[in-house]
Amino acid sequence: MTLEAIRYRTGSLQILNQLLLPHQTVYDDIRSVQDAYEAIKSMKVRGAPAIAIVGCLSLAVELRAGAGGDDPVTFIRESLCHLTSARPTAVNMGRAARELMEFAENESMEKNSEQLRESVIAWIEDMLERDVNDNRKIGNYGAQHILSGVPRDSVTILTHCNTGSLATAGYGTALGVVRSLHTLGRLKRVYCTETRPYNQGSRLTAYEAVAEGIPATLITDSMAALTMREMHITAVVVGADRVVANGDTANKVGTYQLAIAAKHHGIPFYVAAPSTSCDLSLESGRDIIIEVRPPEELTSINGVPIAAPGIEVWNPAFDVTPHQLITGGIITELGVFLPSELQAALTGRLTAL
Ligand SMILES: CSC[C@@H](O)[C@@H](O)C(=O)COP(=O)(O)O
Repeated sequence: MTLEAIRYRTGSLQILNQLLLPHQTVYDDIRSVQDAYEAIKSMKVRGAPAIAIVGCLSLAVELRAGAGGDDPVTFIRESLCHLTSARPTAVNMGRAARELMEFAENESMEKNSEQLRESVIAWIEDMLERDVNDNRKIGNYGAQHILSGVPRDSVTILTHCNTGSLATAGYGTALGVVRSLHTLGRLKRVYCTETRPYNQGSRLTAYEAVAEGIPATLITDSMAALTMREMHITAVVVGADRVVANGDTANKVGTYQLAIAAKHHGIPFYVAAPSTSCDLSLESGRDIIIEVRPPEELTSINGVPIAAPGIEVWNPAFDVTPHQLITGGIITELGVFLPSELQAALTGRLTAL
C-alpha cells in the first residue's frame, strides 16, 4: 500500500494534511493558488517535490475554472511568483515556475486563452506522473549502487526527515531507495531520525514505514553518531531541497552533521534527488537562501510549551552539506553520480554506467 498525499482529479485537488499526521488522516480541499500557498507555508504539505506539484496543481484547478479570463499569462505569472515565495530553499517550485512560464509564453503566441489554459493544465498534470516515474528510477539506481558494495548481505540504512510518498507525488526519493531495497528483500532495517524541530521523521517517515511494513527503528537526532558506530549502518541516504552545480546540497537541518559523522565512520553518504531538485544556476551552497522558520516550532509542541519562556531561538529549516562529504554519490533518475560529475550528467555530457 502506498500513501496518497495528493489527490487530484481534473478540477479538484485535495492534500493529506501532514500537520495532523500520524494521529488523524484528514484531506483538505485546495481550491485556489492562495489555498496552496497557505498549505505550503504552514507545512500541511511539505517536501521539495510535493511543494512544486501541489503549487502547480492548484494553478491547474483555478485555470480549469476559467481563471485569468482573457489574459491567462498574467494570471499564471502572478500565481507562480506567489507560490515560489512560500518556501524559498526548495528549488522545485521555482524551477517548475520558470519552465511553466516559458511554456505558457510560447503557447500564447499561437493559442487563444481557452486553448492556452488547456495546454498549461496538461503540462501540469504531467508533473504528477513524471515525478513518480523519476522516483522509481531513483529507488532502483540507489538500491543497485548500495548493493554493489555488499553483494550478498542485507543492508542497514540511516535516513533523515521525510522523503517518501508524503514528500513527493509517490514512492519517494531517499525513502524510495529504502523502499526498493525492501522490495528486493535486501533491507535489514532503516533507522530514521526524529528530525527536530518538526519531527518529520517520527511523525511521517515512521508512519510510512509502519503502514508499509518496512522494518524501521526511530532514533533521536542526537543518537545518529552512536547508531552509526553500533548498528552497522551500510549507508546514509537523505533527500535534497536543492543541489547546486558543485554538488553542495541543502536539505533538512541536521543533514550536515549526519554527513560529518558518516565520514568519520567511513560510511557512504548519499543524496537522493530528482533533477528537478538540482539548480545549476548556483555555483556553491553558499548562494542558497536558507528558510528561517518561526521560533514556536522549537519552543512548543502542538501548542504545549517545552522551552524556558523568554529564550531566544534560531530555527533554520535547512543546512548545506558540502559536496566533499557526499561520498556515496548523488542518486538521480539519470543514475548515480559523484558531486564532481553532476553538472556533466545533467547537461547530457555524461551518462551513468
Ligand atoms: C523528497 S523530499 C526532499 C526534501 O524536501 C526533504 O528531505 C526535506 O528536507 C523536507 O523538508 P520540509 O521542511 O519538511 O519540507
